[in-house]
Amino acid sequence: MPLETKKTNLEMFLGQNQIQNLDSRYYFYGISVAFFIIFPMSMYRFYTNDFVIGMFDLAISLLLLSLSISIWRRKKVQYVNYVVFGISSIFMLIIVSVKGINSFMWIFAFVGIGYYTINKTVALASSILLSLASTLIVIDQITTEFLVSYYPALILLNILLYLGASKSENQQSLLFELATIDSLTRVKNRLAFNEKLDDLSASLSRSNQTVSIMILDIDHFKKINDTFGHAEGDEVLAVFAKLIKASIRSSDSVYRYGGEEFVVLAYNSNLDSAAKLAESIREKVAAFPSLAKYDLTVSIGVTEIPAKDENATSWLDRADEALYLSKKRGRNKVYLALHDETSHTDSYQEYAKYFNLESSLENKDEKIVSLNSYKA
Ligand SMILES: Nc1nc2c(ncn2[C@@H]2O[C@H](COP(=O)(O)OP(=O)(O)OP(=O)(O)O)[C@@H](O)[C@H]2O)c(=O)[nH]1
Repeated sequence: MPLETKKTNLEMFLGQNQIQNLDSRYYFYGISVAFFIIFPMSMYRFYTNDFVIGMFDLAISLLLLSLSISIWRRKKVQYVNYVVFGISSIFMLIIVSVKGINSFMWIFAFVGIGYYTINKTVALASSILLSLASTLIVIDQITTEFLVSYYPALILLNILLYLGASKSENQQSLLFELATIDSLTRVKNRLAFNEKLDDLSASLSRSNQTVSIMILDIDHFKKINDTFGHAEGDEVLAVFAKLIKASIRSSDSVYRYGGEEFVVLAYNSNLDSAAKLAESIREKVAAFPSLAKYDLTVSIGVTEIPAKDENATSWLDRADEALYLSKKRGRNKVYLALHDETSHTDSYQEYAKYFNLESSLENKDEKIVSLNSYKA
């Protein structure tokens, strides 16, 4: 069956990359609003001959403008939040040193911005440092009355914001887990796989890493449902997923792509080692004691990525073609889709020799080879 990489609306909304896009939209709006507040303020300062603060306001507003343009163009917020927070804090200290103790109330706003934009622990540390530095700057103006009202309020604000940030972090990771883990098999789901493919498309073009991808499809699964019932079919899927997870390295990943179809991404693995892994999984499934009752077997299509000028959809198409052949030629087989840049493989004939497959190559020009068609 052809693999579908198009995302659903839910996937579009909840994926990690999409969350980043969503974040970037919030930052774009937030920073743009800050620009439209601070820029008129700088004009007002010039109008009232407050040139020092006016220049700072102008510099900050221009910086905010360039940041919002950069976010709008790149759709990424990496480090922008830290840059904005760092600059705001310096700005805050300058205001305190020029305007004195009357500008202290701004610290509460900056503390709030910190918890909203950066890591909560860094925000807490920054809040303490900002308060101490501001206190030292205006130490000669500070009264005991000011201290006993200011510090308790600041401590209370930090506690509340820290607890709020922890709660929101937990909710976010729970939401992300719910969106990316398959509830039946507890392996990652198709959304997580699509996200990973997006990341791989971006990173593999810049690195020499070789990743292999295998698609595993349980054979005649409909029969298991029909014979033993859907609930037992569910259990078989869960055991199958566990078995695959136990068979791969901890750095590799398994995803439930749909119904009885799974995908494994084997990192730093060329086609040769992925082929061995796929074959060992195929053998284990066929011989696994708790699956013996179901006569369970699996067909697997394997390919190595990347190949030049290829997008992620063609990686899947290639592995899917190999899976299709393994189904067509009798199931319970591993088929490998080679491509012209397959590593450690000078020729398909040599590849076949490596796996003792001379007899399996029916057509020497064929780019999909069977790893175990001798068992047909
Ligand atoms: N129990 C259970 N069955 C599922 C689940 N998802 C999909 N299926 C079943 O998996 C079966 C897949 O059937 P087919 O696509 O015809 O494939 P198959 O019977 O495995 O045959 P081949 O793939 O051609 O070997 C269908 O009967 C689906 O109802 C699930 O979550 N639980």
